[in-house]
Order: sequence, then structure tokens, then C-alpha cells
Amino acid sequence: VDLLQTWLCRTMSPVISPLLILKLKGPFPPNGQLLAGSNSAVLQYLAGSVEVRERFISEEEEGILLQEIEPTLKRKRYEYDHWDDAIHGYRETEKSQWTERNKAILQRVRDVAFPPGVPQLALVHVLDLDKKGYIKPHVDSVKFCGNTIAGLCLLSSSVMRLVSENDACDWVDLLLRRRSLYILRGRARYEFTHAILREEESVFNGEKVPRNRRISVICRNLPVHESQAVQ
Ligand SMILES: O=C(O)CCC(=O)C(=O)O
Ligand SMILES: [Fe+2]
Ligand SMILES: [Mn+2]
Repeated sequence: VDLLQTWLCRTMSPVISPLLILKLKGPFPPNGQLLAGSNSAVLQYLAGSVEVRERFISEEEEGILLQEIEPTLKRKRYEYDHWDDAIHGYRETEKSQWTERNKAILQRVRDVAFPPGVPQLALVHVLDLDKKGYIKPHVDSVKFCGNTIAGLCLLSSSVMRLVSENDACDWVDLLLRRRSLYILRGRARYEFTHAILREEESVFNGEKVPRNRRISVICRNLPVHESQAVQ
């Protein structure tokens, strides 16, 4: 029985379950659905700890963020060949100073992601993935990052895959459209790895999600021991 389950898991996980294939006949994504998973139990398990908000920023706001980010990024080179890195084809920066307009956008992110008074990292993480870039499955360091990760997605849509660390058969894909905000908390942040799929694998519910250069702007809170230390 174990062998059979393993075999089923291996054949099922990269493709889509029959349940989800049925939905493909409708508009894409079906019912505006942004989450797809290996089974309904895993979708339910993560329901309270994953959020995707489409059109969280306007095109104009995306442009204003890019204007401030681009000069810093352009001075760096994309990194490709560090086999040990979780991220491939990227450059990044951390930023604490923002123009008033962008401060207001980031404050909106913080307001929906974190309850009032939660100690947050002052530095905002800006990650620029090349068209060929991708993020391998990983769990963010519990030493440096608290229970919530909130990321704004600029320039390109992409697919984020969450896979249970207990059972690789349990996975959920998120459709992260350009200008959406995603939030991972609790279970999704601690018990599942997250990854951004490479161009060749960038498929959601059977539909190709074209990948281009993608920039994420990520706000995080502090782990509890850190926030206690600064009080
Ligand atoms: O680009 C993203 O949205 C996720 C980045 C990420 O997983 C990380 O920096 O730990
Ligand atoms: Fe991460
Ligand atoms: Mn390295």
C-alpha cells in the first residue's frame, strides 16, 4: 500500500488532480480562483494562512515603486551559478528609505499583513528575478523572520508552489499575478516550503503563466525572540 501511495503521489504531484481538470472548462482562472492544490484537505488546511490579493497596487503605483527601485538594482549583476543558493538568476537589495508615495504603498501592505503593534523588519527586501530566474523550495529562516511574509509582485505574473514538509504529496499552487500581494502566515510559512517556479514549469491549473523579469517587494515581521530583545 505504501508503494502504491508513493507511486500515486509521484505521478499526481507534477500534474493536476481530476477535480481541478474539470474546472479548466470554465474561464481562467476558474471562478477567479488563485489557489490550486493536490487535494481539498490541503487547501482547507492552508485556507487561513495564505492570502492573495489581486490588483493590490495600480499600474501607476507599480511604476512609482519601480522608479525608486531600478537605479539600485541596475548597479548589480544577476547571480546564476551558486549551486547552493535557494535562488537562481536574481539580484537583490534591502531598503529602509522610501519616498512618501512609496512609504504609503508599503504602509498599506503592512496594515493588511500585520496586526497593529507587531514588530517588523525596517528593511524591505527587494528581489529581482530574471526571466530565467526561479526560487527553489525553502522555508525562510526562523532566526531572522517572524510568522508572516508579505510580498508585492511587480512586472510579471508567476506561480508560487507551497509543499508540505511532512508529506510532499500535499502541495498548493498560488497564481501570483502582476500587481498582486500575497501573504504567507503560520502553517504556510513554517510547515510548507515555498518556491517560485521557473519559466518551463510556470503553469497554473493547466494554463501557461508566462514568466518575465519579476520583482518582489517583501515585508516581514521580526521573530518573537528578536522583537523581545529590542523592547
Ligand atoms: O520573490 C518572492 O516573492 C519570494 C522570495 C522569497 O521566498 C525569499 O526571499 O525568501
Ligand atoms: Fe522565502
Ligand atoms: Mn552561494
